[in-house]
Amino acid sequence: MSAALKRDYQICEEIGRGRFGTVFKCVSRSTGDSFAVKSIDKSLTAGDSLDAQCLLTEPKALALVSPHPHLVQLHATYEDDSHLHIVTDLCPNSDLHALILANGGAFPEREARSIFAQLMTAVSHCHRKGVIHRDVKPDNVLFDSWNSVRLADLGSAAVVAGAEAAAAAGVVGTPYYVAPEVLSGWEYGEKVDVWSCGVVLYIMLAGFPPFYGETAVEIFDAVLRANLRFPTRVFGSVSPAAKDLLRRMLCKDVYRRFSAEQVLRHPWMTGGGEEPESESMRSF
Ligand SMILES: Nc1ncnc2c1ncn2[C@@H]1O[C@H](COP(=O)(O)OP(=O)(O)OP(=O)(O)O)[C@@H](O)[C@H]1O
Repeated sequence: MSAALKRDYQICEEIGRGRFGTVFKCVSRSTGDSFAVKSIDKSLTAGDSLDAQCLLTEPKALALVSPHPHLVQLHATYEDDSHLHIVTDLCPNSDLHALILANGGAFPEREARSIFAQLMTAVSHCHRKGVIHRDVKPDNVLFDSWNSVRLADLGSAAVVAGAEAAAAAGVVGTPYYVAPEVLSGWEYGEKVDVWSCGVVLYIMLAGFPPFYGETAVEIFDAVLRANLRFPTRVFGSVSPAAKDLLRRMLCKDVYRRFSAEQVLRHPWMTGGGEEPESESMRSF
């Protein structure tokens, strides 16, 4: 662990682990405030692989998009011989994936909208700053307080504007959420995040993913077919406005697919879409 990091922060318990990073709670020695520190093993960044490039992009992408109320904010970075340490906001109240599991099914539209609107403002902000997140999924939507979320994990991001810009290409992301054009092998743009957000919204409203398979290959086949269905059993009680928005986000034709800004202006987002009355299902 970096001596400078330990000088500035007291490192506490492990709170999460990903493919490349271990995340610890830490406390600032000067202010007493709590943060999260993600320690990335630099040996995994050796070589030219796409994963290696992404790991080094995370602090740059975070710096470009910070601050924003619905994005995990970068506070400091430290480096030692073996690790890169990224200090960010602490989001101690679990994530959207855990909430979906705890609910065991669909969210009422009003609750889905409240979370989804925060996610979309974060994604729209990233796009304005020239950053494509490329791994939007419920696991990366963290709760920092009751019903307030922050999008985390820019470890797969691409910076597509400014001095450090590079074209976005390569298969990056998580099978259920990945956009069809990511699988095509060509360069792609920021609307890959809109597709992933559409999958997140579908799962919140239905309780299951729109493009399903038993294996990654089967999921990719379903994503490439992009055959969007709204089974009546579940979607019979979902408003036409919500289904219209999903069609515009989960649209295989990138030119017709909405931008993040257009999603934020859709009637379902601005509260004009009809919806059935329902009780809040937040259960933890
Ligand atoms: N700011 C934070 N506050 C609280 N918990 C966090 C924070 N950042 C990450 N975590 C926890 O740590 C876990 C791993 O973090 P993260 O996803 O950033 O690591 P990763 O190595 O990039 O993972 P991945 O395998 O998704 O690429 C998360 O699933 C989450 O539970």
